[in-house]
Amino acid sequence: MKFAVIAFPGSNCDRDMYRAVANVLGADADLLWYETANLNNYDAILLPGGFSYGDYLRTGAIAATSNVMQQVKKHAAKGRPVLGVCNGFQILTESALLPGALLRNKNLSFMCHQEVLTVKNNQTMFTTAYSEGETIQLPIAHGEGNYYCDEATLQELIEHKQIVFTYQNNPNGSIENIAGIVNRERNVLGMMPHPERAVEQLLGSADGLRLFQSLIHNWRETYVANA
Ligand SMILES: NC(=O)CC[C@H](N)C(=O)O
Repeated sequence: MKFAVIAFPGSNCDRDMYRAVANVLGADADLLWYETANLNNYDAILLPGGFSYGDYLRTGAIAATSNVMQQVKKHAAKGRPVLGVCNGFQILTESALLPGALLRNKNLSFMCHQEVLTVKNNQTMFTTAYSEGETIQLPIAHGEGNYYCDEATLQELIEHKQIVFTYQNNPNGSIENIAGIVNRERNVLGMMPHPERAVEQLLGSADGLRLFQSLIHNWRETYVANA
């Protein structure tokens, strides 16, 4: 299974993401520059955090217009995994690969600390290594992580079990304490907390590791075991 980590101008978690996948998991991965990236030979696309285009206009809005996001949309349409973390999540909502939007945190401040999350849905390719209802700890680092969607969209998210992670102590004002959601097809996950910064105990938590392990395990089950 091969991972692509896409860096935009202003990304700053691309190396953390690459390191988590390549060095800690030992998976095959490349760090790609958005302008020259060709995603044809990759199985999973990882959109890392940061401040793409300086967060101008709206967070993620300018990156969402890039050519590489057209490739990401084609990849997603094939049912292949796409993970967006923090600014990656913002790019996914701006690209309409996920519903809703990320607004300024309710206290209008940038926040950077550990949060306790609940795993609400472990029946996705990203979360099978967790138990449903399990609490895990991951760091957040954002100024615009306040997830918002309209009431009809929220009912759809609930009905289709698209809410994957929630905050125990909602730090940013997100509706329904939402920290991460998947699309209806469950192959595109966006989340504000950073699993790539929680892949070994030295970093304060290793709870993020199982997200990447889930992905590799489920990929093998689908594409290798049955080949
Ligand atoms: N770490 C990040 O990805 C930061 C996300 C985003 N630019 C914000 O502050 O909301």
